[in-house]
Formats: sequence, structure tokens, C-alpha cells
Amino acid sequence: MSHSILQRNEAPHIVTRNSLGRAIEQTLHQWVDAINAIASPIFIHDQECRIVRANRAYAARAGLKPGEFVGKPYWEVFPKGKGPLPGCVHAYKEHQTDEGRDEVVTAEGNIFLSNSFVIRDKFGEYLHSVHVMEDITERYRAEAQQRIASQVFNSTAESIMILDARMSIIDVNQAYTATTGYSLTEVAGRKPWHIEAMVDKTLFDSVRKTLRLCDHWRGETRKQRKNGEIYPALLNFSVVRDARGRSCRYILMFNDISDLKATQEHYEYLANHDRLTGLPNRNLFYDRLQHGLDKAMRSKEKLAVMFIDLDNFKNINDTMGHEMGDLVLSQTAERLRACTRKEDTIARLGGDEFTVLAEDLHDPVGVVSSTASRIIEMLAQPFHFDGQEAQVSASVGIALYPDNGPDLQNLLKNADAAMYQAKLTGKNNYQFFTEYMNVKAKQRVQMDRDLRHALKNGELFLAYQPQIELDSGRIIGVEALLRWRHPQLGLIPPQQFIPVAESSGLILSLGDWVMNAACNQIAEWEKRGMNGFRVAVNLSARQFRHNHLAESIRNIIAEKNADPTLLEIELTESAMMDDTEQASRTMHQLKDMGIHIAVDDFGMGYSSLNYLKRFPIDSLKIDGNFIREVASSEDDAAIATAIITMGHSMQLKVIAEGVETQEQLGFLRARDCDAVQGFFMSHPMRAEKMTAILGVDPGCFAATRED
Ligand SMILES: Nc1nc2c(ncn2[C@@H]2O[C@H](COP(=O)(O)O[C@H]3[C@@H](O)[C@H](n4cnc5c(=O)[nH]c(N)nc54)O[C@@H]3COP(=O)(O)O)[C@@H](O)[C@H]2O)c(=O)[nH]1
Repeated sequence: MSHSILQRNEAPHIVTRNSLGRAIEQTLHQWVDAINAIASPIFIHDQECRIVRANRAYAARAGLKPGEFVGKPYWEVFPKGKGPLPGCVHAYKEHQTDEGRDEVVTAEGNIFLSNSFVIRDKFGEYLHSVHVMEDITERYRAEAQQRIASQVFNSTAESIMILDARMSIIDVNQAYTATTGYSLTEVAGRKPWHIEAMVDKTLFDSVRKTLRLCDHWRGETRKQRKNGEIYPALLNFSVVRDARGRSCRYILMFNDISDLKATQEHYEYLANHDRLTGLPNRNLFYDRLQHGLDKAMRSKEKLAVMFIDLDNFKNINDTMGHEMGDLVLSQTAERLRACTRKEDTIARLGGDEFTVLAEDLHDPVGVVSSTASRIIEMLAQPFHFDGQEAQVSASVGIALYPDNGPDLQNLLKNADAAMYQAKLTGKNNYQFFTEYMNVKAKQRVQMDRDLRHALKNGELFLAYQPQIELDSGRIIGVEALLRWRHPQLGLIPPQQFIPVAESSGLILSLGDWVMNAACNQIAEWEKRGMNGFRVAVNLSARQFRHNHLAESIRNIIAEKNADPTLLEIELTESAMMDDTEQASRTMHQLKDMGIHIAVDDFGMGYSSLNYLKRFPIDSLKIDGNFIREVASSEDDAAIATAIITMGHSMQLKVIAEGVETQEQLGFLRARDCDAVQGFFMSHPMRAEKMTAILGVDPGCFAATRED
């Protein structure tokens, strides 16, 4: 065989050249042409599967010339594989069949269907196989896609509706039926808006308009199930266009987003509400206030903002535990609800700070003052929990719109200033904002500014007040007290500027300044041989809470070359109780350096034996308020006596401050108080004067031993 592609000139070798032969030849030529014209590869192989002939399409598919593949097993040529197709040789040889159908995937990923049939000799023995290969890749893929699409259509959780060009329903998937309760037979041919009462046609009209422009529409709507239940749904509408670009189908997919909405609402709730009390939090309160202000501005109405701060709450938290603290806060919320109007917004801004927003007020002063009175009265009632009783009171500040502020910031600021004033005027009361408070608030800002300047400008100095041991009359210590001489205002008392510095944070720099000055003085006195007494420095709560306090004091001591055992730190009870774990850590660090620790203003706060045992304390300073009436008030006398006895029983030194009279001194001496400090012995004085006294005779106050 010279050529394996079917050739016209092969016919003459087969038939003789007579007229019948010519006719056959012609027929054969036609067949050869026809077979070569077929786009599907066709090949013939022998019993050993070696290629005998093939058409042009086969050669083209194999990418070889005929001479290159004739005689080769076809699986080395096309379709390539490891051996003969399953239905090919064996079944034909064994007479099991005369036809076969196999699918083959080529290395390029095309899929061919091989239709084969057998050619037998006149005895029926197997001679050749003819394979007609059909490229079914596209069809296969299209069918597969259709199968997948149909599977997706029915297995997706998303409800799908297919509408025709006139928006009549053609098909719905299983999820649609599961979600809505409607089967395909119930909805086929109907318009969606005829099925659900909730879905109106205008939605579809507007969707259609959008689809004309951009083929997609996405939005939320409320839908209705067959059982009447309403649910939120997220809709996805898209248009299917035919080859000419005309919309021929609409696909509507939607999800029941009830769960998503519920989760969203839950998160929104969490973001806007206080967990403990369930009240709106700062976020939501500001939102409502802004909304209220917008409305009040438009309709010329009045509204009020009330700031409520619980007095003594911290003590409850610290001494009675957080459970009691939480209970007080959640019951405060209940009580506030009970004494405000239904339409008022009550919020918890944080900690023990609550606010009330009262809108639509015709007689704001009247309504708000009676609400504030009710709040104060209700919150003064004791709280009970687990057999314990807690008592708080409330300070309420009120600012009115539009009188006390044109906007949110000013109203809040002024309500806060009024609340601050309520605290200053003895707590447990309410105050309307006045211009005076504004002036005071501005003064505080000015003072803070001046104080920052004072720090740099050398306007600060320390005064020293001696502490005298009652047994020996010796000066055993001096308290360093900060003084500020303002260039215009003169001497400003610490009670005025220390709270301002505390609230602005400047107290940290002031504290540093004091510690530097005191350690400097210790070193200075030491140099002069005056070292038999300690220098006591006051630390505010904010300073004490500062993370690097011990480290910073250590550095200052080292820098000034001062003896740490001559330094005493005075801490108030509340400063210690702020965070008892941290307080204990810091106190131990100070103690390890050799610094003494005294509890200042003892008796005014917790006076709990428990913490006295836990903290490394050296001495107690009885608050001057108990000393003032100690000679005339039985209660104060009893308290002072109890403190001295308790302190001694715990091996602590007890010192009384604010001693102004001979009687007070006599009382304290009779109760074995260890030391005294007060105007009766000496006012605080400048360092030079103190040095002079110490230089003359540290025992010069021995006279105090005599009554
Ligand atoms: N954090 C810091 N606080 C400080 C610092 N310096 C002072 N202070 C605190 O300011 C408060 C007021 O102090 P001051 O006006 O200096 O008053 C002290 C004494 O002058 C006063 N005192 C002393 N003896 C008497 C007296 O017989 N009668 C009387 N009415 N007052 C007297 O008491 C104040 C000392 O109090 P205490 O600290 O509790 O021992 C005050 O709380 C200071 O602590 C500072 O540097 N940092």
C-alpha cells in the first residue's frame, strides 16, 4: 500500500477498466471524496490494531503525514493511549459484537466518541475495525454544564425564580419552595406580585427600569411566605439576554435574611447598649441627643440633659465587691427608669455616670427639677444584696437647650460642669447650669494653663511642716507641702490647683517636680548632718496609679544622692484601694527601696483592717477632721482612740494631723498617740526657716511634751 489516505486513484487497482468497472470506480471515487470530506477522523486498523487507512481529518488530528502512521498501533497515533479501546478488538474477535462505542479523552482534554464497527471476511472472521471519531467535547461540556446548573439550581440554599420576558414565572427551585411554601405548579405562569401580598408590582417595575440600564438589581425587601409569615429578604435580580440583546429571561434569586438581620440587630444592640444595665450607651445617647437637638431646633422646643453621678460608688465596689457594685448599677438603671418619663432616654456613659435626655419640655425647669428630686430621693434608698446593704447618693447636673448651649458639645460640657458643682456643694443634690459654673470651668482651664507655665517658671516651692514625737518632743519628720506663688494672684492654695492638675493629668509632672525638690532637700540636709528625721511627700491617686512610679522615684533618689530611708510617701486610703493588686505591688517596690509608707487622712475612707494587713504600711495619719472636735465630740474622740489602738495593735506608728489646740494635744498624749502635726506646733514654713530650726535644735519642740 503506497498511501494510506484514501486516494481516488486507488480504485483502478481494484476493478477492471470496463463500463461496470468505471461505474464502480466512479462510485468509489465519490465515496473516497465523501469520506475525506467528513470532518470527523476516521481510521481503519487490522487485527493487531495497526493503522491501515485513515481519512484526512484523522491525519490532521494526528498531526502526521500518512506514511508516518500507517502500520503503527493507533494508540501511538490517535487517539493516544495505553492500548486498544475496550470494545475494539477482543469483542470483535470473539464475535461478541460487531459494533463498539467508547469515549476517549485526549491529552489536550478533548473528548472523542469512537463509533467502531467490524469488517469480517466471507467466513465471518475478523479482518478490520473501522473507527469513526466524533469530537463531542463541546456537547459534553454543554451537557455537563447543564447538569451542574440544574444541580446548583436545585441544591443551592438560595431561592431562585426564573421569569420569562413578561415576568411570568417559568421555574422555581427547591429552595424557593422550602422558603416560601409554594410549589412550582402553584406559581408557574403567575406573576410574582400576584403570589405574595407583601411584594408589590411597583418594586418589579422599578427593578425592570434598573435592569434596562445595568442588567442587575440588588436590594432588600420584605416578603411573605404561603403561611402568611413576613420575612426580610435580600434580592438579586438579573436579566438574561438573547443573541440580539433582548431580555428573554429574568432570574430572581433571594435569601431569607432573618437570621442575618437578627445577628446584625444583636451586634447593633451590643454596640449601642451597656451590657450590665441594658441602657443606651454613650454612642446611642449622643445619637439620640443630636437627633433631639435637630428636632428641637426645627420645632423651637426645649430639651434637658441631666448628668447623674453616684457619690460613694467606688467605695462600694472596693469594699463590698464587684457583685454588689454591679447590682447597685443595674438597680440604679431601674430606679432611673421608674422616676423618668417613658419617652426620656436614660443612658449609662460608663462607670457610675448616667444621663437622662428629656425632650419636648414646655416647663423645663419645673419638669426637670421634680425629676431630679425624684432621682436623688430614689437613689438615696439603700440597695440590698446577699444580706448586705449599700448606700449611695447622687449628684445631678442639668443643662437646658437652648438656654445653656446651642449644640451637643456645649450642653454636655455644661451639664457636666453643673454636676461638678453639685459634687462641690456637698453631693446628694442637683444643680442647674449657670453662667457662674461656666466661669468656674473656664477658670479651671486657665489655672491648668498657668500651672504648666508655673512649673517652668519657678513659681512653685515646697513648705515643710514638722511632725513631732510626743514622747521625746523631737522632730521626727517634716511634711513637704507644695506651694504656688502666682505672679498676679499671689499664693494659691493646693486645694485649688491640685484637683485641677489631677483632672488634667498635670499632676504627674507636678509630682515629679515635688519629688525632685524633696529629694534635693533630703540630700542638702544630709550634707549638713541633719538626718534624724524623714521628709514626707504626698502622692495623689493618679500619681500612685502610674505604672513607672517606683522606677521614677528610684531614679530621682539616685540622681539626688538622697538616702531613701529618709523619704516617706503619704498615700490616701482611696489611692490605695483603686487597684489593690497594683497598689500592693508598687508599695512593696517602694518598701524594698527603704522608703516609709504612711496612710494619709486615715479614718475618712475604708479604714479596713483587711488592707492594712495586706499592704506594707509603717504609719497612720489620723485625719484632721477627727482631731478638730476630739476634745468635745464623743464620736470623734472614740474614732481617734480606736485608730490609735488599732494602729498600735498592728505595730504601726500613729500620727495625728491638724492639731491646733492644747486640749487636742492633751487628748492625744493621753491616748498614747505617737506623734503630732499641726498649727499648734508649727505652720508649714520655707526650707530656709526649717533648716534654721533643725540646725538650732531638732528637739526644740520638746515643750510640746508639757500640757
Ligand atoms: N499630691 C499632692 N498633694 C499635696 C501636695 N502638697 C499639698 N498637697 C495636698 O493639698 C492639700 C492641702 O494642703 P495644704 O494646704 O498644704 O494643707 C496642709 C497643711 O497646711 C494643713 N494643716 C497642717 N496643720 C494644720 C492644722 O493644724 N490645721 C489645719 N486646718 N490645717 C493644717 O493640712 C494639710 C496637710 O494635709 P495632709 O496632706 O493630709 O497631711 C492636702 O490634702 C495636701 O495633702 C503635693 O505636693 N502633692
